[in-house]
Amino acid sequence: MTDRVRIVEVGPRDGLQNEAAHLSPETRIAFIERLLAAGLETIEAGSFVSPKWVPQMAGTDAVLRGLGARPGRNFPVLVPNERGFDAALAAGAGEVAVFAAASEAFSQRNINCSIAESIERFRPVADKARAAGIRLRGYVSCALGCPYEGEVDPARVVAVTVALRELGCYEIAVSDTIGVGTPDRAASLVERAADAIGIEHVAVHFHDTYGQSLANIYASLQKGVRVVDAAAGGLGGCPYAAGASGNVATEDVVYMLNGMGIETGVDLEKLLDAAEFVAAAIGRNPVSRVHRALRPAAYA
Ligand SMILES: CC(C)(COP(=O)([O-])OP(=O)([O-])OC[C@H]1O[C@@H](n2cnc3c(N)ncnc32)[C@H](O)[C@@H]1OP(=O)([O-])[O-])[C@@H](O)C(=O)NCCC(=O)NCCSC(=O)C[C@@](C)(O)CC(=O)[O-]
Repeated sequence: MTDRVRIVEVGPRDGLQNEAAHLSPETRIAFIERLLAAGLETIEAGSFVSPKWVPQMAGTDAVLRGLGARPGRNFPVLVPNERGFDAALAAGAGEVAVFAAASEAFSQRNINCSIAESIERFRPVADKARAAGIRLRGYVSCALGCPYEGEVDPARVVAVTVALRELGCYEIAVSDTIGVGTPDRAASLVERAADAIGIEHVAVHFHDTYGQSLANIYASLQKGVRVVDAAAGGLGGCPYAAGASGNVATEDVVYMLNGMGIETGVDLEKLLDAAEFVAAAIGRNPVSRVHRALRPAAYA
């Protein structure tokens, strides 16, 4: 194994989009500042989607404007269509992410169109991003299972991954939206995605619904993955996937990688501070074994 993993912190977007508490742009900025202080370089700052669909992400323009440009730091934002891209560009985004599903039913519930239609919607986004020099990332959700369709054919996941790569995504996060995956399946999927687009373009994105995330990440690392999505404090879930729990907690990932001698550039103590800050803002403790172990007083 090489000795460095890039963590993509998705707490301010994937995490907060599914919390009952709606945090103000100011609080979201304060959370992101703490994540920056912990050393995280890539922090997904929000999304430009319909506020009727996901009200938690309203004000992402204010978040981006409040953060401004920071050398060496990336604040990607999710965009579902051209309108979202235009708003992201106007707010100063330097990177956007498009998101397609590997399951038709999930695509309909999540973005109200078929998988093929979503790829067509992303085409002008990709064209505009290229013209504006904006980096484009991609997600394939339901990669290891769908809340509506159950099992998802890996060939379908690979096909969507390839379509996103062909659109110009520099990296595609193979995403277990409902956290049903187990290590052998995760590793096999990563291998198939890597065969299709190259391992350097594959990231992994696990939700911890069944407690499998760390094992899945470990298995993916063994297949050569070096980009891992995670959310401080194990925030979130997915509004269109009932029962989906939060992303794997960033502090749990950092602890595991530290123990493996793999560099992340993240200061664990400062990361715990960030997780505590956002957990207090939403009114609960972080969902993280490492937080519980290292800061037991919070649970006394
Ligand atoms: C895609 C749409 C907009 C289609 O929604 P629609 O209803 O089919 O489209 P529409 O064009 O008829 O627009 C509906 C309303 O949204 C407005 N609208 C249209 N576009 C935008 C925009 N960009 N920003 C702000 N507003 C927008 C539009 O103006 C209109 O407003 P109204 O006339 O009703 O007042 C809607 O379905 C939507 O916003 N969906 C977002 C859902 C979402 O964010 N889901 C969570 C993402 S998480 C995920 O996918 C998984 C991932 C990535 O995390 C990986 C994993 O964990 O597995």
